[in-house]
Amino acid sequence: MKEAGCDDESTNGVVLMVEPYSQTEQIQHVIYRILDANLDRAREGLRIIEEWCRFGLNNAQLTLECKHLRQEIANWHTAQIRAARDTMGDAGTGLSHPQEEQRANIKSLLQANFGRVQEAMRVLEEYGKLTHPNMGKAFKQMRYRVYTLESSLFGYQRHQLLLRSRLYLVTSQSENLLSTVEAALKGGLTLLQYRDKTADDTVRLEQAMKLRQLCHSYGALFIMNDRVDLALAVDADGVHLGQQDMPIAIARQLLGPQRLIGRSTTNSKEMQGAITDGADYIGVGPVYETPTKVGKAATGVEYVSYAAKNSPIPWFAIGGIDPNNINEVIDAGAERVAVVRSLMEAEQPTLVTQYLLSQLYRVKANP
Ligand SMILES: Cc1ncc(COP(=O)(O)OP(=O)(O)O)c(N)n1
Ligand SMILES: Cc1ncsc1CCOP(=O)(O)O
Ligand SMILES: [Mg+2]
Repeated sequence: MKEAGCDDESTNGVVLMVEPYSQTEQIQHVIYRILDANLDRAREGLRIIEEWCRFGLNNAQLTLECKHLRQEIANWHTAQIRAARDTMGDAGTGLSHPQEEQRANIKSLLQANFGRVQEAMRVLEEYGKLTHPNMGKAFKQMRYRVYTLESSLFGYQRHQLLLRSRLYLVTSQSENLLSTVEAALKGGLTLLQYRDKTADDTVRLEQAMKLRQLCHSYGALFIMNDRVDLALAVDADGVHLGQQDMPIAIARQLLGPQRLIGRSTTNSKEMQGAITDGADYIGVGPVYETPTKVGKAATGVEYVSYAAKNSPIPWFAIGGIDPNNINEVIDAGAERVAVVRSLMEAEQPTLVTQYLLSQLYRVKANP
């Protein structure tokens, strides 16, 4: 605030009462303080996200987008706005929410910072409109770029984790569903599909929600069998669709580009269809006959060899695979396998997971 006082130089010693700031000037000052705080907040949040894109994901494109956004924000941070800063007089300094004190994992850290950036940009959009004719529009556009960045980053992370996953556990009904899955996660599992063909939707929703939380707490992917609606409802990482399930094109429209879609295949034609339709991965099998999928003819290891030579996308051999025959499947060219009974019915799922992974890690994954 300007203080009432005298100005000897300009008034030749005549004492003048100087008017305090007008109400308009006071409001302008407050707006500048709001802009200053939120310009800082948006840049800081983006910097935190940028570090993960650069050092965690090694992704030049995402890193560059963060940098461009930061630079654009900096251009709006004029000397006039900075001059309004009054840290000592800011009643909000030092206030923090208990949730800010702890982050469970990288995902929650990133989510919190995306939220922070988006919130700050919304504030800049609204208060900016009062200051500069283009500021509101500029921050609205930037906010949408941040939404796109968020979805690309999480989508990229999902695909990377899919590529790293060698073992895929598909669940069956079990009284010990959660403890069995957790035991497998402890053994190094990074990909889970919740498959229950008969339970009510209320049960499926409840179980899926719990499994998704469990998987994410171990940094693993969670996929829903058959049902796109349930996948969306529980914020799953994707869905697995068979030849009789929803077409991939429709599922893609509903799920967007960043969630994973898997497709079952039993022959070269189905494989080609899945690739053309944009599946992220395919199931290859049943390699052997299995009571888990009664009446479905086995493809034999020949189809595994075919997939090894012809699939440009990640694929999982499935059907009757266990610790005794996994090396036969690996010898036919499999680098990734999916199992139901081998883990769901194991006495020690952690040990079996570790054993299956140890065999799969003997071969190089491609792609
Ligand atoms: C990884 C994987 N591969 C194949 C299947 C089988 O899917 P589908 O043919 O739709 O049969 P159901 O599992 O729905 O009975 C799968 N689930 N996962
Ligand atoms: C769901 C599915 N799709 C092809 S085979 C199969 C079941 C595999 O189960 P298991 O590993 O117990 O043989
Ligand atoms: Mg199905």
